[in-house]
Amino acid sequence: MTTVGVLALQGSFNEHMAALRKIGVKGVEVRKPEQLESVDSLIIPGGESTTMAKLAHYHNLFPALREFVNSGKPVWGTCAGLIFLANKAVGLKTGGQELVGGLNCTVHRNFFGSQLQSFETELSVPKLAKQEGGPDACRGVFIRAPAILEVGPDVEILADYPVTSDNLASMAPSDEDKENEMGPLDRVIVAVRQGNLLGTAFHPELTADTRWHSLFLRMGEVKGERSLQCASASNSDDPEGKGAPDLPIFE
Ligand SMILES: NC(=O)CC[C@H](N)C(=O)O
Repeated sequence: MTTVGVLALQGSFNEHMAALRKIGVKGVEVRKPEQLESVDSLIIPGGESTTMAKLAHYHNLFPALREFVNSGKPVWGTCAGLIFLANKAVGLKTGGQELVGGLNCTVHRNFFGSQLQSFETELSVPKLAKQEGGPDACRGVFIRAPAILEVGPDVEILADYPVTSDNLASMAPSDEDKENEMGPLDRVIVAVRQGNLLGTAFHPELTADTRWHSLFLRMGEVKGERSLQCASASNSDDPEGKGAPDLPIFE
Protein backbone atom coordinates (compact mmCIF):
# COMPACT_ATOMS: atom_id res chain seq x y z
CA MET A 1 0.00 0.00 0.00
CA THR A 2 1.26 3.40 -0.92
CA THR A 3 2.30 5.81 1.83
CA VAL A 4 1.66 9.51 1.33
CA GLY A 5 3.83 11.92 3.29
CA VAL A 6 2.26 15.19 4.41
CA LEU A 7 4.72 17.93 5.35
CA ALA A 8 3.60 18.73 8.89
CA LEU A 9 5.54 21.82 9.90
CA GLN A 10 2.65 24.26 9.89
CA GLY A 11 -0.72 24.87 8.23
CA SER A 12 -3.46 22.51 7.05
CA PHE A 13 -1.65 19.16 7.28
CA ASN A 14 -4.32 17.64 9.57
CA GLU A 15 -6.99 18.33 6.96
CA HIS A 16 -4.94 16.55 4.28
CA MET A 17 -4.43 13.60 6.64
CA ALA A 18 -8.22 13.47 7.15
CA ALA A 19 -8.89 13.62 3.39
CA LEU A 20 -6.45 10.73 2.84
CA ARG A 21 -8.12 8.69 5.59
CA LYS A 22 -11.44 9.28 3.91
CA ILE A 23 -10.24 7.56 0.73
CA GLY A 24 -8.55 4.76 2.64
CA VAL A 25 -4.96 5.88 2.15
CA LYS A 26 -2.22 5.96 4.74
CA GLY A 27 -0.84 9.44 5.39
CA VAL A 28 2.36 10.02 7.36
CA GLU A 29 3.29 13.35 8.91
CA VAL A 30 6.75 14.40 7.75
CA ARG A 31 8.90 16.70 9.89
CA LYS A 32 12.42 15.39 9.33
CA PRO A 33 14.46 14.91 6.12
CA GLU A 34 15.00 11.20 6.72
CA GLN A 35 11.23 10.58 6.85
CA LEU A 36 11.07 11.40 3.15
CA GLU A 37 12.96 8.21 2.44
CA SER A 38 10.00 6.07 3.46
CA VAL A 39 7.13 7.81 1.65
CA ASP A 40 6.00 7.29 -1.94
CA SER A 41 4.62 10.76 -2.53
CA LEU A 42 4.37 14.06 -0.68
CA ILE A 43 1.77 16.74 -0.03
CA ILE A 44 3.00 20.20 0.94
CA PRO A 45 -0.03 21.84 2.58
CA GLY A 46 -1.28 25.41 2.76
CA GLY A 47 -0.39 27.66 5.63
CA GLU A 48 1.98 30.61 5.54
CA SER A 49 4.82 29.98 3.15
CA THR A 50 7.36 32.36 4.72
CA THR A 51 6.92 30.75 8.13
CA MET A 52 6.89 27.28 6.61
CA ALA A 53 10.10 28.06 4.72
CA LYS A 54 11.79 29.22 7.94
CA LEU A 55 10.74 26.00 9.68
CA ALA A 56 11.85 23.88 6.72
CA HIS A 57 15.21 25.64 6.75
CA TYR A 58 15.55 25.15 10.52
CA HIS A 59 14.89 21.41 10.12
CA ASN A 60 17.30 21.21 7.16
CA LEU A 61 14.52 19.96 4.89
CA PHE A 62 15.22 21.89 1.68
CA PRO A 63 17.92 19.61 0.21
CA ALA A 64 15.79 16.48 0.89
CA LEU A 65 12.66 18.16 -0.50
CA ARG A 66 14.50 19.11 -3.70
CA GLU A 67 15.87 15.60 -4.01
CA PHE A 68 12.35 14.21 -3.56
CA VAL A 69 10.94 16.49 -6.27
CA ASN A 70 13.79 15.54 -8.63
CA SER A 71 13.33 11.83 -7.94
CA GLY A 72 10.10 11.89 -9.96
CA LYS A 73 7.88 10.88 -7.04
CA PRO A 74 4.55 12.74 -6.97
CA VAL A 75 4.50 16.01 -5.01
CA TRP A 76 1.39 18.16 -4.58
CA GLY A 77 1.56 21.69 -3.25
CA THR A 78 -1.65 23.35 -2.08
CA CYS A 79 -1.60 27.13 -1.60
CA ALA A 80 1.58 27.82 0.45
CA GLY A 81 2.76 24.42 -0.83
CA LEU A 82 2.27 25.64 -4.40
CA ILE A 83 4.51 28.62 -3.59
CA PHE A 84 7.13 26.18 -2.26
CA LEU A 85 7.11 24.25 -5.54
CA ALA A 86 7.25 27.26 -7.89
CA ASN A 87 10.51 28.04 -9.68
CA LYS A 88 9.79 31.72 -9.18
CA ALA A 89 7.65 33.59 -6.64
CA VAL A 90 6.85 37.31 -6.56
CA GLY A 91 5.16 39.44 -3.92
CA LEU A 92 7.39 37.94 -1.26
CA LYS A 93 8.18 39.51 2.09
CA THR A 94 11.29 41.69 2.17
CA GLY A 95 14.31 39.44 2.17
CA GLY A 96 12.52 36.79 0.10
CA GLN A 97 12.15 33.17 1.08
CA GLU A 98 13.67 29.88 0.07
CA LEU A 99 11.74 27.80 -2.47
CA VAL A 100 11.94 24.10 -3.27
CA GLY A 101 11.25 24.80 -6.96
CA GLY A 102 10.71 22.32 -9.77
CA LEU A 103 7.38 23.62 -11.04
CA ASN A 104 8.04 25.73 -14.11
CA CYS A 105 5.87 28.74 -13.24
CA THR A 106 5.75 32.15 -11.60
CA VAL A 107 3.51 32.43 -8.55
CA HIS A 108 2.27 35.59 -6.88
CA ARG A 109 2.30 34.84 -3.15
CA ASN A 110 -0.79 36.83 -2.09
CA PHE A 111 -2.40 37.54 -5.45
CA PHE A 112 -5.96 37.67 -4.13
CA GLY A 113 -5.11 39.97 -1.24
CA SER A 114 -5.19 39.56 2.50
CA GLN A 115 -7.02 37.10 4.75
CA LEU A 116 -10.10 39.34 4.46
CA GLN A 117 -10.23 38.82 0.71
CA SER A 118 -10.46 35.03 1.12
CA PHE A 119 -13.35 33.58 -0.86
CA GLU A 120 -15.04 30.45 -2.18
CA THR A 121 -16.04 29.87 -5.77
CA GLU A 122 -16.98 27.21 -8.32
CA LEU A 123 -14.06 26.33 -10.57
CA SER A 124 -14.43 24.73 -13.96
CA VAL A 125 -12.30 21.56 -13.91
CA PRO A 126 -13.16 19.47 -17.00
CA LYS A 127 -9.79 17.67 -16.99
CA LEU A 128 -10.23 16.61 -13.36
CA ALA A 129 -13.78 15.40 -14.13
CA LYS A 130 -12.57 13.48 -17.15
CA GLN A 131 -10.03 11.58 -15.05
CA GLU A 132 -11.86 11.23 -11.77
CA GLY A 133 -15.54 11.40 -12.76
CA GLY A 134 -18.09 13.64 -11.06
CA PRO A 135 -19.18 17.13 -12.05
CA ASP A 136 -17.22 19.48 -14.32
CA ALA A 137 -16.86 21.98 -11.49
CA CYS A 138 -15.31 21.84 -8.05
CA ARG A 139 -15.51 24.07 -5.01
CA GLY A 140 -12.44 26.27 -4.69
CA VAL A 141 -11.63 27.55 -1.20
CA PHE A 142 -9.15 30.41 -1.57
CA ILE A 143 -7.56 31.55 1.68
CA ARG A 144 -5.14 34.46 1.31
CA ALA A 145 -4.44 32.65 -1.88
CA PRO A 146 -1.60 32.82 -4.36
CA ALA A 147 -2.14 32.64 -8.12
CA ILE A 148 0.04 31.45 -10.97
CA LEU A 149 0.84 34.30 -13.34
CA GLU A 150 2.63 32.36 -16.06
CA VAL A 151 3.67 28.79 -16.82
CA GLY A 152 6.26 27.09 -18.99
CA PRO A 153 5.29 24.98 -22.03
CA ASP A 154 5.62 21.73 -20.07
CA VAL A 155 2.92 22.74 -17.58
CA GLU A 156 -0.68 21.60 -18.05
CA ILE A 157 -3.32 24.05 -16.83
CA LEU A 158 -6.10 22.29 -14.88
CA ALA A 159 -8.04 25.38 -13.72
CA ASP A 160 -7.97 29.12 -14.10
CA TYR A 161 -9.94 32.00 -12.65
CA PRO A 162 -11.01 35.39 -14.04
CA VAL A 163 -9.38 38.51 -12.68
CA THR A 164 -12.21 40.89 -11.86
CA SER A 165 -12.23 44.46 -10.63
CA ASP A 166 -13.01 42.97 -7.20
CA ASN A 167 -9.85 40.98 -6.93
CA LEU A 168 -7.88 43.77 -8.62
CA ALA A 169 -9.18 46.09 -5.90
CA SER A 170 -7.36 43.92 -3.39
CA MET A 171 -4.04 44.69 -5.04
CA ALA A 172 -1.80 46.91 -2.99
CA PRO A 173 -1.05 50.08 -5.00
CA SER A 174 2.66 49.37 -4.65
CA ASP A 175 2.25 45.91 -6.05
CA GLU A 176 4.35 46.31 -9.13
CA ASP A 177 4.74 42.60 -9.80
CA LYS A 178 1.17 42.21 -10.96
CA GLU A 179 0.95 45.41 -12.97
CA ASN A 180 4.32 46.08 -14.52
CA GLU A 181 6.14 42.82 -14.77
CA MET A 182 3.26 40.75 -16.11
CA GLY A 183 1.09 43.37 -17.81
CA PRO A 184 -2.68 43.26 -17.31
CA LEU A 185 -4.04 39.77 -16.76
CA ASP A 186 -7.64 38.82 -17.38
CA ARG A 187 -7.25 35.30 -15.96
CA VAL A 188 -4.87 33.71 -13.53
CA ILE A 189 -4.03 30.02 -13.27
CA VAL A 190 -5.06 28.22 -10.08
CA ALA A 191 -4.31 24.52 -10.73
CA VAL A 192 -1.53 22.91 -12.75
CA ARG A 193 0.24 19.69 -13.38
CA GLN A 194 3.77 19.17 -14.66
CA GLY A 195 4.87 15.52 -14.75
CA ASN A 196 5.09 14.36 -11.14
CA LEU A 197 4.11 17.76 -9.75
CA LEU A 198 0.61 19.00 -8.96
CA GLY A 199 -0.15 22.52 -7.73
CA THR A 200 -3.41 24.10 -6.54
CA ALA A 201 -3.79 27.68 -5.29
CA PHE A 202 -6.91 26.66 -3.33
CA HIS A 203 -7.64 24.06 -0.62
CA PRO A 204 -9.35 20.83 -1.82
CA GLU A 205 -8.65 19.30 1.61
CA LEU A 206 -11.24 21.68 3.11
CA THR A 207 -14.06 20.34 0.95
CA ALA A 208 -15.84 17.00 0.78
CA ASP A 209 -14.67 16.48 -2.83
CA THR A 210 -11.86 13.92 -2.75
CA ARG A 211 -11.14 13.99 -6.49
CA TRP A 212 -7.96 16.08 -6.22
CA HIS A 213 -6.58 13.60 -3.69
CA SER A 214 -7.49 10.66 -5.90
CA LEU A 215 -5.97 12.37 -8.94
CA PHE A 216 -2.79 12.86 -6.94
CA LEU A 217 -2.72 9.19 -5.93
CA ARG A 218 -3.23 8.19 -9.53
CA MET A 219 -0.06 10.13 -10.43
CA GLY A 220 1.89 7.64 -8.29
CA GLU A 221 0.16 4.71 -9.90
CA VAL A 222 1.86 5.01 -13.25
CA LYS A 223 4.48 2.73 -11.75
CA GLY A 224 1.66 0.28 -11.03
CA GLU A 225 1.66 0.60 -7.28
CA ARG A 226 -1.84 1.07 -6.10
CA SER A 227 -5.40 0.32 -7.09
CA LEU A 228 -7.70 3.29 -6.90
CA GLN A 229 -10.63 1.06 -5.97
CA CYS A 230 -11.12 2.62 -2.58
CA ALA A 231 -10.97 6.14 -4.01
CA SER A 232 -13.45 5.45 -6.78
CA ALA A 233 -15.67 3.51 -4.37
CA SER A 234 -16.09 6.66 -2.31
CA ASN A 235 -17.47 8.44 -5.38
CA SER A 236 -19.37 5.53 -6.88
CA ASP A 237 -22.65 6.02 -5.03
CA ASP A 238 -22.83 9.57 -6.32
CA PRO A 239 -21.15 9.51 -9.72
CA GLU A 240 -22.75 12.74 -10.84
CA GLY A 241 -21.90 14.50 -7.60
CA LYS A 242 -25.53 15.48 -7.14
CA GLY A 243 -25.84 14.39 -3.54
CA ALA A 244 -24.77 16.39 -0.52
CA PRO A 245 -23.62 19.92 -1.34
CA ASP A 246 -19.86 20.23 -1.34
CA LEU A 247 -19.60 22.50 1.64
CA PRO A 248 -16.24 23.02 3.28
CA ILE A 249 -15.51 20.54 6.00
CA PHE A 250 -13.26 21.19 8.92
CA GLU A 251 -12.82 17.74 10.36
N1 LIG B 1 -3.67 29.49 2.53
C1 LIG B 1 -2.41 29.63 2.23
O1 LIG B 1 -1.64 28.68 2.17
C2 LIG B 1 -1.93 31.04 2.02
C3 LIG B 1 -0.55 31.14 1.48
C4 LIG B 1 -0.03 32.54 1.67
N2 LIG B 1 -0.42 33.42 0.63
C5 LIG B 1 1.48 32.48 1.83
O2 LIG B 1 2.17 33.37 1.65
O3 LIG B 1 2.00 31.51 2.19
